Amino acid sequence: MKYNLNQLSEGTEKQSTYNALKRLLKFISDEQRNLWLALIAILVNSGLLLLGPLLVGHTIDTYIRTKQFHGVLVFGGILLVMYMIAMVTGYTQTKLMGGIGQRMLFTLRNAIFNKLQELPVSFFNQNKAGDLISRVNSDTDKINQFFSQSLMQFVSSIVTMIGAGIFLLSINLELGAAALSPAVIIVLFTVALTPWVKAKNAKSLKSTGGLSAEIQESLNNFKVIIAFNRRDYFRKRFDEANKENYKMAIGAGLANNIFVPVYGLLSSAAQLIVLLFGIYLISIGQFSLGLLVSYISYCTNFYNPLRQLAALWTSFQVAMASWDRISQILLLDTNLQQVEGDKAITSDALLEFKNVHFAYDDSKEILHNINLRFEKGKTYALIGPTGGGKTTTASLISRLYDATKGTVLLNGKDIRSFSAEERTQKIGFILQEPFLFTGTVKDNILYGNSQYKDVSDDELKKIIQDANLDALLAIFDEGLNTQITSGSDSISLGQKQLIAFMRAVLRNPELLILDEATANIDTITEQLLSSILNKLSKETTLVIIAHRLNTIENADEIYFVNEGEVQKAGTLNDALNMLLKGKRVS
Ligand SMILES: Nc1ncnc2c1ncn2[C@@H]1O[C@H](COP(=O)(O)OP(=O)(O)OP(=O)(O)O)[C@@H](O)[C@H]1O
Repeated sequence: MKYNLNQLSEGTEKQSTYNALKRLLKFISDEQRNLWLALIAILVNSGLLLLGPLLVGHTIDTYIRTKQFHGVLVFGGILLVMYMIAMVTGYTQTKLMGGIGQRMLFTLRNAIFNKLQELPVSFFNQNKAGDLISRVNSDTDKINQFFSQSLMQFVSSIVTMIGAGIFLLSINLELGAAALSPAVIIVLFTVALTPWVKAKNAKSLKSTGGLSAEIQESLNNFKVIIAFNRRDYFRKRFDEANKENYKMAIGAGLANNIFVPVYGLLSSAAQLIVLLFGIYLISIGQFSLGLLVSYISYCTNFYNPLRQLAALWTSFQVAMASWDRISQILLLDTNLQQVEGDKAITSDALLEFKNVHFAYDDSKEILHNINLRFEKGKTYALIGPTGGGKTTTASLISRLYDATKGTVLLNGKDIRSFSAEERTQKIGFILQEPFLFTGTVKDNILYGNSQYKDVSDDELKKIIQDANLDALLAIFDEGLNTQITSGSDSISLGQKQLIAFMRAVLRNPELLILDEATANIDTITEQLLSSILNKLSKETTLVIIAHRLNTIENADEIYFVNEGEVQKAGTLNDALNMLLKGKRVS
């Protein structure tokens, strides 16, 4: 299945802004009360600000021209009160919309993170962590910036513009139509350029994701970079990614700024039209001076928000381009869903592969028509040359991936019909490169283990003793409380494998896979692990992947995995011969 987000974005049709916005607004569907309050605040605010020029015009024509200063004072007082109320409503709308934006950001980040948790391993194989981090952090923030800072201004600008437009047309239709004509050009210009601006922003965000992926890759591999003195190579790669990002950001910046001067020019043209046409109307006695002053104010009230909208429209385009990138993740199917298994296919083995084929991507099939049976309580070994397909086989046993053809059966039922919880309870997997989280040894060995999640340290020590794991725990200076830092070198690779081993054994799985799980462990500790494994429940099935044949001496059955095919190897000696020949024996 294709999960590469950058390729997916090129292949799929872009969703319309309306549909995208509708889906985005679902994240604030429970904010209706606050949205209504904010809207009321915006309406009151804009209404009050729009009444101002009318009152000023009225004061000029009625009181100033007739020198009735009492009226000037009264209307001055009314205007002051109106502007103070407008200030309060302005603050209220900012506060409400800021809160809505922050809560939306919170929900959105949760939704993406939860989605990431549901996606299959293939998704993470096909996408770079840096790009994903950029989507979760920076793209969500772009949406938040629009919602918390710009949306309120956006709505209030539109409301003010509509109000000012109504005043302009109702005071004098002809003059109003003339004043609004540049706005029609602005709308046409905006509609025509919007797709281009959005595309420029999408490219810029994509290159930011690429830059983030580059940084993440070099940080993750800094030891190799230093050991091979490849700093120049990575500097060059970073330089290229940075240059690309710079180029894209300049492109997006130019596109984003194109609206502002055009809007500015056309709003000045509108002012000029009003002034010339207004003076002409006054000269033929169809208009008053006070009304012209009001008119110019309304014209400003119409075109100033329009100028602001130019900047806000840009912010909106950036937010929508970011939303597209986030939507791509949210719209992905989690292909490891629980399905109804085919009841006709059953098995009496603990785990069985029936005609299983597997490919990581469309280019090459890795496993071809595999048939395997693992019985309860037996030990199996998978051996074979590097790249032969052992880890891939183990990954299918633990359903890190689904077979592309054929069926994997667990307890006689399609493995896909088990819930993730049931499956992980039954199957333990010690990976070649165990991953530990920041925390203590205790946190790490209890990771994902619901059975022991509330046990005290003393109870846990007893459980560890019963599982014969106490000798392993003694290797850590501070026992259960030894601190571990994720991804760091605070403990050795062998020690990491020991923690992963304890983590898996404590779950007491029905089937335990050890993928080169003792490769970095000294011989004495290895013997200790082997004696712990021997003491595991007689019901536990072991699948051991190993390059060192001494680790599989006690296996009941040995499988030779090579070039995506699996074959019984017979005795340890036969297995050795197969390995030496590096190919299958028939
Ligand atoms: N994530 C992946 N995406 C694409 N191809 C992969 C992936 N992982 C492994 N492969 C390919 O699948 C084949 C089998 O790899 P696998 O890791 O299963 O071999 P292995 O027998 O476990 O090797 P080793 O002994 O080195 O661990 C190899 O050709 C490898 O290139």
